[in-house]
Amino acid sequence: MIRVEKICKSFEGQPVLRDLSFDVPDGRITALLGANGAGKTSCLRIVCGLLQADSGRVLVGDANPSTDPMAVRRQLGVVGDREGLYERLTVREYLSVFAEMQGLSGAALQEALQAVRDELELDALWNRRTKGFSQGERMKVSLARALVHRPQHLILDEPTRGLDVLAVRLLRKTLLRLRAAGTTILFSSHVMPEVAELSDRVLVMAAGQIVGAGTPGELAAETGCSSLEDSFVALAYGQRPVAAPVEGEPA
Ligand SMILES: Nc1ncnc2c1ncn2[C@@H]1O[C@H](COP(=O)(O)OP(=O)(O)OP(=O)(O)O)[C@@H](O)[C@H]1O
Repeated sequence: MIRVEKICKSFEGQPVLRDLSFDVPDGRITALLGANGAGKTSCLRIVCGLLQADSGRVLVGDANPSTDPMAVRRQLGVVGDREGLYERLTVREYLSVFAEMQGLSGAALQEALQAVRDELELDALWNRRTKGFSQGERMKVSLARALVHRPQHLILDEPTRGLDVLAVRLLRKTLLRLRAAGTTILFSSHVMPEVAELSDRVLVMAAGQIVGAGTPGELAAETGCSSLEDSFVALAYGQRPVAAPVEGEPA
């Protein structure tokens, strides 16, 4: 489980996260939605230990990223929005480096590499240097890196951005398989149909706070909307649905 408790964060005196609190349960896929600039990436970077909160507390399992970042890293995989692949390394070399950093060696390391190679269909890329990789290829390698040590928790920041249909399908299949294995998954996205299809639970952020939380169906019931997109707009922008005018009746 991931727990975010009363996180505050400001940049240059401007509050971005304001007493932000939520839980992400195990074995579920949770989506974090919000308008551009709502604070999703800042929140995810704090959970990963890449950014310090001004106040509040985060727990990833039983580890706190600000006091025990190494313990968090062992049980967390991250697919971020600013992916830096080491362009001189082949995919195999790159993933080996990360697996070794996670303490894997010998037969266990080879097994871990083979598992992500198969799972993410990396055969054709395996011995290529990552320089010049397409967006979809980079995502696959990033996801393989995030999963190579089989973390309990997985965080993805807009993972489908720029991906083609097959890459999205592969990602979806992988996330569903991880969920079935009990992994705790938190991802941010702007793609409503994808969120509606994949997520067990949706968190809607606006101005650095959670303004809605529940299943897509619960959010629809709460807002009186018929789609997740409309529920999101109602919650994030305060725009409630209006009844469509009936033909022949004055608007
Ligand atoms: N390092 C930084 N320095 C200054 N301001 C920052 C920094 N990081 C984020 N911000 C600001 O914090 C706010 C929230 O940014 P953040 O990237 O967390 O939003 P987001 O919800 O992920 O947005 P998007 O959907 O556009 O990716 C924005 O106004 C952004 O400009």
